[in-house]
Amino acid sequence: MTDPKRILLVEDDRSIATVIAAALQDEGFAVSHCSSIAERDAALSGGSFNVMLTDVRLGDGDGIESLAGVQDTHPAMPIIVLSAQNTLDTAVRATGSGAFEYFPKPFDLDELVAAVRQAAERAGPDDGEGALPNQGLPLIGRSPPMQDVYRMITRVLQNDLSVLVLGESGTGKELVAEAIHQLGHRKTGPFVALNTAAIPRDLVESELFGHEKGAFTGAVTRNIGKFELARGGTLFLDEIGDMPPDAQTRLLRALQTGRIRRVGGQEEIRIDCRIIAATNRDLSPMIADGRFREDLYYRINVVPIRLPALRDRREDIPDLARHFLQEAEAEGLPRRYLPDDGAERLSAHRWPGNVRELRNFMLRAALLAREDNLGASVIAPILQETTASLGRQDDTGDGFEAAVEAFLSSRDFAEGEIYHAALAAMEKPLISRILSQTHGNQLKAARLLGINRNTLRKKLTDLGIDLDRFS
Ligand SMILES: Nc1ncnc2c1ncn2[C@@H]1O[C@H](COP(=O)(O)OP(=O)(O)OP(=O)(O)O)[C@@H](O)[C@H]1O
Repeated sequence: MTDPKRILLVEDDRSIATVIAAALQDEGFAVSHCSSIAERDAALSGGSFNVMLTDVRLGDGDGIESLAGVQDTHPAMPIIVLSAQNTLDTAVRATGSGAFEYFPKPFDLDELVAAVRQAAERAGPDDGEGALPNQGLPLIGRSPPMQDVYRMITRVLQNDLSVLVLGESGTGKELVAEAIHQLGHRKTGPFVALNTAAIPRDLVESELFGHEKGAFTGAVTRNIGKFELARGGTLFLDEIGDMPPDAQTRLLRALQTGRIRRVGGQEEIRIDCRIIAATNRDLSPMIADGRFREDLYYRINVVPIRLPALRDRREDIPDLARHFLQEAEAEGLPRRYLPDDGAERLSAHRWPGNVRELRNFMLRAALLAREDNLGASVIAPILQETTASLGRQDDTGDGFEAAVEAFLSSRDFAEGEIYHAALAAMEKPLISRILSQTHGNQLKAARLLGINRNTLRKKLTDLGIDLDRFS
């Protein structure tokens, strides 16, 4: 097992501190507590921490105002701000000062713990200790599409070509970016991630490029941006498709000139990092209608790496599932085993949330199962319950099986009726769906469907489909 992640908790309310510390220790974190800015600074200079949690109002000063100094000396340590001043202003100040997350009090303890966990995962190497030894990044999967991914990864390790990682949510884009960093020639530098979708749109530029004190309302201190934090290492721009237009323009200029300026600043700063971007969106239609800059697309998409959806590499599911059971055990959950029939049951599932969904499911199954062997009969009900709670059908194939079951149990059928009734039940939503895609254009719809235009027209009448709905 790896050493526990270290958390510095700066909170002067004893009872709150006790509750938070207990919850974090339960999760396997090592927590150090202090209750003033002076104690905090002493702790930071004497030890290293993966994440800092801080209150705003402390006896000897303002927890936010003094954050800039902390960030200068501990750039890789995410900071989470807790505040009883539940105002927009505090939120703006907290995020404007570079905090990773902001929690107004009273906060949900589970959410806070989840944020700390996320921050600890994202944190760079421990402060003050230089780079951690490479822990080995397990990218699990031996399927042909993953072999292609590995091949692409090896091609970019010794250069700084811009990489664009594409794939549905949860397919492992961030993990691939981390792997490129940890295995590549910039591995001794930091790995810095920015998720464009996770921060307010008007803060994207200052997060990326930093800002000078007073650059905008709420910029109470100077903020060092991700480009500067990533110096010598890798900058991972997640959900690049969500980047607002102004930030796109500024990013393009930075990549073209190799230089940045902090928001509100004059000084030109040379960029020294590899860029890896990722998106789960299809950027082509966004380029076509002007939401994403084509010139930026070509800049970042020098080497595209496409991650397959999990359902397109089902042969990897057993290995992944067993890997996550080991991970669960390392996190203190009971030891569980996955026999072949359990693995088959998992492999039949569609996993729309991809590897992330499988991982969450395995942790959940490890926790909930009443026996150590997770055979099909153990997996099936947990799978059903989980998908039901997500409001989905447990669709094992392409969705039709579940629809067929639902249809058959919808009413009693007369003998000889089922086949035609089922096809008719499916025709209406299918044709409607395609018409909606073509905005009511029948010629296009008929072509897409592969049926004659007159046949389509007859079906519209027979099925009672109103064309006006689609135009
Ligand atoms: N090949 C893999 N082997 C082991 N774990 C994986 C693999 N792919 C993904 N994971 C795990 O699945 C989870 C989701 O992966 P990750 O965050 O990299 O996905 P993502 O594509 O970046 O998702 P999003 O688009 O939602 O940001 C993580 O816990 C990651 O460690």
